[in-house]
Amino acid sequence: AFSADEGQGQTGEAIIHADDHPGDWMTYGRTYSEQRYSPLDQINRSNVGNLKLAWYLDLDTNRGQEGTPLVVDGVMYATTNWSMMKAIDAATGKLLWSYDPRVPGNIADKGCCDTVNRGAAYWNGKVYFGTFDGRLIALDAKTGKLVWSVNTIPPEAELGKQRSYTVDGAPRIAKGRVIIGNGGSEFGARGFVTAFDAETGKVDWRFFTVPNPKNEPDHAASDSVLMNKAYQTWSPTGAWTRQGGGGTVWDSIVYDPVSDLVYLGVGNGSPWNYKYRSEGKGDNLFLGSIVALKPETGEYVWHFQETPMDQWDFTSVQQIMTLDLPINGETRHVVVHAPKNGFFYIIDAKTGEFISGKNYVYVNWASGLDPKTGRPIYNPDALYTLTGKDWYGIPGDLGGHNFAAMAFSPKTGLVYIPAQQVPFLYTNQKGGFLPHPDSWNLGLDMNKVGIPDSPEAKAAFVKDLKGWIVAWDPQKQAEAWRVDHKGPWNGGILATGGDLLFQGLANGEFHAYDATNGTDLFHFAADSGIIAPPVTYLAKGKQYVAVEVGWGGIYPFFLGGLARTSGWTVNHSHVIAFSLDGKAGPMPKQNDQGFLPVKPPEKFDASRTDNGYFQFQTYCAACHGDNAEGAGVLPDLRWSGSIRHTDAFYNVVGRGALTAYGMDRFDGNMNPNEIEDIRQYLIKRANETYQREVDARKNAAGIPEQLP
Ligand SMILES: O=C(O)c1cc(C(=O)O)c2c(n1)C(=O)C(=O)c1cc(C(=O)O)[nH]c1-2
Ligand SMILES: [Ca+2]
Repeated sequence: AFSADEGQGQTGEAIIHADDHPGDWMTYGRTYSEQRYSPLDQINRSNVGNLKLAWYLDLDTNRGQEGTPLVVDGVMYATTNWSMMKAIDAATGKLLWSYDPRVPGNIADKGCCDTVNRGAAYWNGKVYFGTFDGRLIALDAKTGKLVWSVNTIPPEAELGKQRSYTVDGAPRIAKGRVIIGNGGSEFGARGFVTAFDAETGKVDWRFFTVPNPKNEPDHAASDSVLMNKAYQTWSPTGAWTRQGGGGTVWDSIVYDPVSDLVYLGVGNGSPWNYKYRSEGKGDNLFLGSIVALKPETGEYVWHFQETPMDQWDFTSVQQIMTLDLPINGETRHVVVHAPKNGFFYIIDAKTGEFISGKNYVYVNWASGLDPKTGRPIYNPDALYTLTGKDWYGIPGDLGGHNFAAMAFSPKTGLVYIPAQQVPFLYTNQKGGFLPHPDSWNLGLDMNKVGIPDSPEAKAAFVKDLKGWIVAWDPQKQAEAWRVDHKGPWNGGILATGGDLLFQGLANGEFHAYDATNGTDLFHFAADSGIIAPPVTYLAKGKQYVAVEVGWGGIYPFFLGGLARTSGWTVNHSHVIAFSLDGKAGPMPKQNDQGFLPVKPPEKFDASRTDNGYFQFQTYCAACHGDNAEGAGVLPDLRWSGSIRHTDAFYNVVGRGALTAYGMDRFDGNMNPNEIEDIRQYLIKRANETYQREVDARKNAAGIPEQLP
């Protein structure tokens, strides 16, 4: 018999009764409902203006930090980039122990979006977290000693030929089962989640989110629903049968003890191009869906597909929240969801019945949802893989809301969504689908995924970049008010019993707002862009608010120079914590200028730069930035010493001289000539942009706030 069959277990009961010990933050969204609301109110609207830095802890990685720290009995468990875990005295910031699973550096380019980690799970004296190279690790919470470690990617499974799997989401635990998914749909992956026994690490069940390409059993919990229901929604010979189809569950997995179901947020199609993926046929279940399973067996219960025929990277992995909501005079237990596609959904938590949906951001791909079924009413032009024409989509691939967590306050009845607008130009790959190993394989024209380096094109795009908080009234399905930010890609939100919202911003400021009207009540300069969600807890009876600081994730990586419009910051990663009587501030001054322009070699071979651009956009841009313009996290290659000599450049790009730092070798993907083409392109870009980058820094701070 399975060891966890005794109901919820002691930790499960403690999470269910989280409000009996509000000083803890025991699971990712604090409660199983993932409302990210804490009843703590020592810090409130009248005193938050006096909030002060209580402590800070510098991290040993300077890349994007997306983690939600847990706090159990005064100990904070924070996961960081490169899948490292820190146990911290939550009152003082003193490091108690740390654990580095030594993720190999060459794994960084197997994932789309920075080697981030979103957090840990706690159960019965152990802490659990995933690693970017696909492991799930259990540590003793007291000592940090390894209890067990498993590879979550089954070598024998039918997973598509790219098999690009990375784990960066936080595990969740339901009834003694640790459930974890993975990412990889931009490369070629077949999504699945696995439930492991929390005590032993033994596999209990596995659920695949898209069919087996031959419609054969995987000997998994998903077999019957995939073979009987999902397979029929795919073309039998589309590119999905070779690439995996996608549907990775890279962020939200939620256990709801009220309905006793586990909800999976399922991701986008692989390849993105629906015409190539499924020959333009079928809805492609369970892409872009919420799928509900039984926690004990992984057995399918219901699904609701938010984006049939996905071709926009419209993942439905975004945070799943449950609420008790008055609807037409009766209180219903519902799932609320603000996925990338821009609609706010209310779904019955027990049955999956669609109740209502309304766009929470501007959308141009659909005119609305069918009021009965919730199916999008498509703008025919948005179906670019069927029309064969380019499509300027809003939301774009980064969504109206991405991984940054939303929050709900039962006191105001509002859901606070970190919303954004980042358009994307979708252009079909010419001549059919052509995948490359270890590269993004979208079925799109990689020469067109960026923004042309012309003042007009940039100005038009930047005008459309927006970031804000939407205070959403779920009963009215309408916006109540908003707080505008400088640009997209801000942190997650925490709501508290002190009628406060806390949020860190892309420009490096940490803010407190009035939860009733959005008035800005407090801000603190935290040194680097913040993309993580804050938490609050008690230590020795005193309330703290803490957040991980560290600019990164896909937005600055890929948008590169254009991401500066959210506010220029360089990555200096820390965990920071505030209290009303904190004495640790201000923080020591750091270099906030980043990689400075260096006069490039004057000559380059113009006959090679077009191919250099194509190779760069295919293999390099997702980390080093569109048009080779950096955003303050990874090296800005225009100013890199290694572009000055063919051999030096080949040493890094071809032979992996910097593998330990996360720069994989690419001699398996490109021949030396193609790598040299990239170098020629970089020298061209350095020459084109050197003077304007120097000019952009002619200000008191010496930082490039203006566009490159
Ligand atoms: O399809 C996938 O498998 C997948 C994985 C991930 C990931 O693992 O982080 C992201 C995405 N997609 C994605 O579409 C996306 O916008 C995204 C942003 C981020 C991030 O951490 O900044 N990850 C991911
Ligand atoms: Ca994706």
